[in-house]
Amino acid sequence: MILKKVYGFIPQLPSSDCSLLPHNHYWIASKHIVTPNGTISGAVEIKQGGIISIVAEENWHVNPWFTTVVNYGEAVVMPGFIDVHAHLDDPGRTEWEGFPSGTKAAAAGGVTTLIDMPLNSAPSTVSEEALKLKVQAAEGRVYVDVGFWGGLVPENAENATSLERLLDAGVLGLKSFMVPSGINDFPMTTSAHIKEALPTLARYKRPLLVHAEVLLDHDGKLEPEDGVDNARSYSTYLKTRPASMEEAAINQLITLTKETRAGGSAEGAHLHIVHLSDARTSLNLIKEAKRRGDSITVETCPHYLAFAAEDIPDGDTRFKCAPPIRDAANKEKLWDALLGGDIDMLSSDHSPAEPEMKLLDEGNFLKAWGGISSLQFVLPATWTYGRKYGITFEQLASWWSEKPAKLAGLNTKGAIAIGNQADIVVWEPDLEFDLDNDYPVHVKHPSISAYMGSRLAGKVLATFVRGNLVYKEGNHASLACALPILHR
Ligand SMILES: NC(=O)N[C@H]1NC(=O)NC1=O
Ligand SMILES: [Zn+2]
Ligand SMILES: [Zn+2]
Repeated sequence: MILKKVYGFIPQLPSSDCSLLPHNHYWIASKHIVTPNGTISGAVEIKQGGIISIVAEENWHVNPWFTTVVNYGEAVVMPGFIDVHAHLDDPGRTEWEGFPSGTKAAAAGGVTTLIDMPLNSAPSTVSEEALKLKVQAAEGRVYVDVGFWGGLVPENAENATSLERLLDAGVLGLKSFMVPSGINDFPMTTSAHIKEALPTLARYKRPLLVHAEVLLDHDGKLEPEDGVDNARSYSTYLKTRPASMEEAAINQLITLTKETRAGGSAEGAHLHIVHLSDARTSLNLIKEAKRRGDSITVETCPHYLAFAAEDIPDGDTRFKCAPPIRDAANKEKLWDALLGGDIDMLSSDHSPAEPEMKLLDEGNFLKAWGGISSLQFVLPATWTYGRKYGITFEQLASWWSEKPAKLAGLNTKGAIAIGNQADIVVWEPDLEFDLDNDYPVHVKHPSISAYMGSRLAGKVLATFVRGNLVYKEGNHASLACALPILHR
């Protein structure tokens, strides 16, 4: 448990509503501090929101009378998680999620930075004007830092000036869909649109994230004929989105990524495949492209690593997402790929909706909203399901902090390192808890989270954003003082 000692002989600052720890110069001590150079026993010195020194225990000699120390004992001190794939739906669909609720859930889950997806809010973030609305909505309302992906849609793909304006306005990169997105003002792009946009992204050196599924039958139907199959069965839904849809999309994409190599027309651009579910042919295609030297990375999400299609109860639409959760053997292959480095990073794809849209009573997998609500549970979920594979704290930091920071171009985040912002999560790996109705939930719609009802290990004790203690054992700072992040 947490051994908290705060020596306070220096005059304390007046209590700040931004932080549950009213100091701007202090040390965090622990037996397990995860740094890029390995896990050490020692202390991290934080001043004015930044990390100014990291000292191993044997070299740490501070005068306790003049120093503020928060000692977390055996608990793990890690870089805060960076979730590069979350739908916060603000402005415009705040009844689904929102900046205050989503960033509180993030803080409770050890996430210190979110990159917000350009769709599910209204308007979608596809123009400079829409980005301005996003930033306005985020100001003074976020408990963790929030950056923004812009949307690549046919309209701006065909109009380099409007794409440049969106990039100039500060999105960290772009995101597009190769299938209908489910959101009317976010139409899908073809590989021809993507090809057209890549040279612009190359000039800006920013990534394109792609939802990689394509329609296979040319009449554009994703769903089987009504009544042909039982819509309450997950296997029916699975048949509507076979792995071949991911494979076909990725096949198209890796033709384009050839141009990201040195001397290519898109040298400097980077392609990132979001939420890979198919660990078979699709994954092999990505591996092959990486081997050739293409600039390409891939993420998967905890729900693909935690659940298997055959275990999803009939009618339990909390598990509906796209691409779908596949069979248990596929899940094992995803773990192999993650552990072997072929999958680069993890993200939540947190995509809640109003509970009615999940049609939990009817349990119709074909009609329910596709999206998993998970933001607050990504740390314990990754740890709980990963422990049996022997995952390490360093791997967690790589998948959830270092690689995501690199993708989003966040140079001063993603590692406990001198000069970085003090974005830190403190958590207890052996502490287990039941996600039942007594659990103090911070998600907006707990009834639709696929994790409710499970027992998880790995409890978040404290979350620091830029040195502010924004979450501590169920409590949040009273003011939302984290920041919108724009590309500079
Ligand atoms: N619009 C939206 O959030 N879609 C997401 N949901 C999901 O399950 N996959 C997605 O791409
Ligand atoms: Zn998607
Ligand atoms: Zn998504």
